[in-house]
Amino acid sequence: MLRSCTAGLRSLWALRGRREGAARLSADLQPARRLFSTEKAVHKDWALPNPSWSKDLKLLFDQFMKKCEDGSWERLPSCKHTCTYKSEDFKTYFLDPQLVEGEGLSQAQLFTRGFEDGLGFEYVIFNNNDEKRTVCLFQGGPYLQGIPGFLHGGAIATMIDVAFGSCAAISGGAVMTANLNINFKRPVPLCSVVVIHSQLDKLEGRKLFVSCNVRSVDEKTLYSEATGLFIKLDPKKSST
Ligand SMILES: CCCCCCCCCCCC(=O)SCCNC(=O)CCNC(=O)[C@H](O)C(C)(C)COP(=O)(O)OP(=O)(O)OC[C@H]1O[C@@H](n2cnc3c(N)ncnc32)[C@H](O)[C@@H]1OP(=O)(O)O
Repeated sequence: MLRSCTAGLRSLWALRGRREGAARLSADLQPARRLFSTEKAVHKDWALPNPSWSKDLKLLFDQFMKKCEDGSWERLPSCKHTCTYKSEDFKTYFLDPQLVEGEGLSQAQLFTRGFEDGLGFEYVIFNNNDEKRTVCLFQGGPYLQGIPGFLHGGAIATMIDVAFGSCAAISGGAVMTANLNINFKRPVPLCSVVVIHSQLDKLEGRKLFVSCNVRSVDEKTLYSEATGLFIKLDPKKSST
């Protein structure tokens, strides 16, 4: 597996130059635009296949895109740089956009999208609004190694947080993670694909309780289980 990772790396570096090519603007941003849309110019959508995606990831992606056809599922687009969220709640809570764009923070980008294609987090999230659940297809690249040959636990936690965040945001709008509990049951092989099934279990005032499991593509291996608490931001409060 490590050998195939190295070979993959070589081809990934070869692909680097192509990366900033024409933006893969999706024709199917769908209703998720409500939460994730941008007011600024054009943001590339990273939740789409690129040449680093394995056969497993592409296959699963295609299966879920099929499920999107009847509208029961939607693919959530994902941008790398600051999205201008439509929710007014974000504006009261987060830093002044002028500060964010100022010196030092001008390079800010979403943690999970800060790697070259295939080296870090490759993922796409699908949402089923009626069932209040999401499915995240995740391929963890070679820069996410912990124990040799396996994904770092922090990388798994990060991906779970993102999957949870999306699941909670669909119902809660502007949310933040208050609590994450993860049971790591089996190590995840580096460069493999896992499926994170998240669901909203309970909504209690501003509190959104979510849970997930992380499984292999064939569903035979349960890698992790987690629960999370997300809090819908109070527009009357600020973060400082
Ligand atoms: C579209 C985007 C897509 C996004 C797609 C990408 C997703 C990226 C996901 C990354 C997400 C992050 O990294 S977020 C970054 C990591 N998280 C943080 O930095 C959060 C830091 N914490 C905070 O800022 C704050 O504590 C908040 C916002 C979480 C909550 O503060 P608050 O708004 O003042 O709320 P507060 O009154 O304290 O609490 C409200 C209720 O929740 C309960 N509560 C609060 N915290 C906890 C807790 N840890 N455990 C149990 N219960 C808690 C309180 O008891 C209360 O219950 P009751 O009295 O009402 O019963």
